[in-house]
Amino acid sequence: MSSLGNPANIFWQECSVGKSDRQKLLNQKGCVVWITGLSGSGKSTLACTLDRELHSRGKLSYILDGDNLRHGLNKDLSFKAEDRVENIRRVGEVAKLFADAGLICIASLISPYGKDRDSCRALLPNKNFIEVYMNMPLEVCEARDPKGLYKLARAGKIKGFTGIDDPYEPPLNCEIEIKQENGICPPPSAMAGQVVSYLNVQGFLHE
Ligand SMILES: Nc1ncnc2c1ncn2[C@@H]1O[C@H](COP(=O)(O)OS(=O)(=O)O)[C@@H](OP(=O)(O)O)[C@H]1O
Ligand SMILES: Nc1ncnc2c1ncn2[C@@H]1O[C@H](COP(=O)(O)OP(=O)(O)O)[C@@H](O)[C@H]1O
Repeated sequence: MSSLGNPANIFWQECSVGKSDRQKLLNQKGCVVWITGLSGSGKSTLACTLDRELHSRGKLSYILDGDNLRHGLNKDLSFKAEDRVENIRRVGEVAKLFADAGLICIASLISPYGKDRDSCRALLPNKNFIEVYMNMPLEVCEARDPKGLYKLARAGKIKGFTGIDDPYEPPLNCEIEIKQENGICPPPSAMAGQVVSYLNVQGFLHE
């Protein structure tokens, strides 16, 4: 017998305080800013700078960082393909809850497969999933290598490392692309500024 509950016996529980009430309270609109890219592409840097910028504007945001979640919620998951799929599925569901709470949820994960990112997008109302592609060349990420992981992957000491011997599928339909201009990466403040401008124009920074 399945250990899952019978869906016919599980009911949706409605409460009187809804998303729009929470958004009024916060004077913002809940959404998910999903940052995807190679290790070392600047995902966490953008997430933290954006979080700080939104905070300084009186907006409530919260970061879901792949590395950090793998210390808790996702500590049972490896980097093999099916575990990466499950990792993204769980974080997509959590991000949806944060957006429903009225927050600007900043998810920062490699999220290498387009199909999984699209599944997370499909969990949210239209336009409330903002995909940000850190389009940094592998050579740049590898030269940065702040954790020394590329070095280990090149030495064969880490198997299945994204960009080296594991795939990364670039987004085809992202809302925002962060890339080098004339071979120079924009500074963190400019990367965050690009996202803040988008959120502002799309009306997420007020109720
Ligand atoms: N094999 C392999 N491939 C890629 N990355 C690896 C691997 N092993 C460990 N790490 C470290 O794990 C961080 C990525 O975790 P994510 O949860 O974002 O990955 S994924 O979305 O499930 O692909 C990633 O963090 P970032 O550098 O911040 O991207 C790495 O530090
Ligand atoms: N815009 C940037 N310009 C220069 N260096 C950057 C920039 N963004 C990130 N870095 C540096 O690149 C390295 C990797 O950034 P990080 O945010 O940890 O990437 P990721 O989370 O994608 O692994 C860090 O040493 C960080 O200081």
